[in-house]
Amino acid sequence: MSFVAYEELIKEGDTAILSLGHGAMVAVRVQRGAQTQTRHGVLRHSVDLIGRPFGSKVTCGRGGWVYVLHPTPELWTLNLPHRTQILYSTDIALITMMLELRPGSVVCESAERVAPSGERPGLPRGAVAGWKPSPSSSMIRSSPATNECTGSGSVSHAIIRTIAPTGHLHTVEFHQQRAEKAREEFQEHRVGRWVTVRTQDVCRSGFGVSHVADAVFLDIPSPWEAVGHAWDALKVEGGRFCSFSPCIEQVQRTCQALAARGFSELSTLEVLPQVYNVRTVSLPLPDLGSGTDGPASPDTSPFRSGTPMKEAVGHTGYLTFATKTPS
Ligand SMILES: C[S@@+](CC[C@H](N)C(=O)[O-])C[C@H]1O[C@@H](n2cnc3c(N)ncnc32)[C@H](O)[C@@H]1O
Repeated sequence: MSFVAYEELIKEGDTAILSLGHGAMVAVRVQRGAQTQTRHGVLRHSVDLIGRPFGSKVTCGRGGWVYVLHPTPELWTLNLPHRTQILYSTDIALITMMLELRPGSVVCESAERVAPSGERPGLPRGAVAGWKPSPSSSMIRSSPATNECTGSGSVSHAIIRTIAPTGHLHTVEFHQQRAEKAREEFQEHRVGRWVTVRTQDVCRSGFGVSHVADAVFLDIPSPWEAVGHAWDALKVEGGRFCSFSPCIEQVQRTCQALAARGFSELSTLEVLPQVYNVRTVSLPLPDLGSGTDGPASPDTSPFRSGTPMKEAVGHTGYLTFATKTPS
């Protein structure tokens, strides 16, 4: 199993996503001899997971069943054990597109984030209306041997999947412990060869590379302080820049720094998706006054309709994009 390539059979050491029913999922690390307690009963990794194809429907101890899914960056984003300040797929999709990422791209990112164990989850950023954080993490208890996957790297996994097999991600995280956990997690997910994690302050020391990047992505509190380093990391022939900030004051300072450094095509976007429920509804037919004396038409007619969900997603953050053009 790798986050960038599909493999058919589940092996020891793989990360698997257990789908427990509507909206309930959990990530587990597959280990011989380990067990995972689910609301449907116990799942024995040696018997129920190892050697079976991803996608299998597996019966648990109490007779209920789960689907065992191959991990993807999107599923990982939804199943991080400690959900904290991470980006979700809606914003990540726009970032990937607007940065023009593709296989072979070289990307600099700050920062990969791995939540320290015990950290309380924060407000999800970029979570789509209609999607609720999986309640499964509180319902599932893995035996110590299963070693629940910790950390996040929500954006990093999506970037790596997009730029593989010939691209590279340089990610900077100034917190020593988090950077170490990020390295471990990338190895566990078998994407380590596409990413270099550096432990340094991006605002002081930059990304540790010069003139190699096609794109730079920042998700830090003071992105304006890293704009000069982003310019230096981007290729001489140019590239794309993106910064995520929750507050408009951060955006203003970043835009000023971008313009001062010579970036062009500045634009700031916010994604506010509207989710629709598709259901059958009955509405009274309008009386168009046909003027005939024939039988009256029925006053309702059921049809399929999309109705917006009552709760729409709120503000997550602003995505500021810019271009470095060759001088
Ligand atoms: C909001 S999180 C990034 C989340 C990540 N984009 C994701 O979706 O998983 C911000 C991270 O940036 C790190 N950080 C903040 N300022 C930094 C700096 N100047 N240099 C390096 N890392 C920094 C913090 O330690 C934190 O882990």
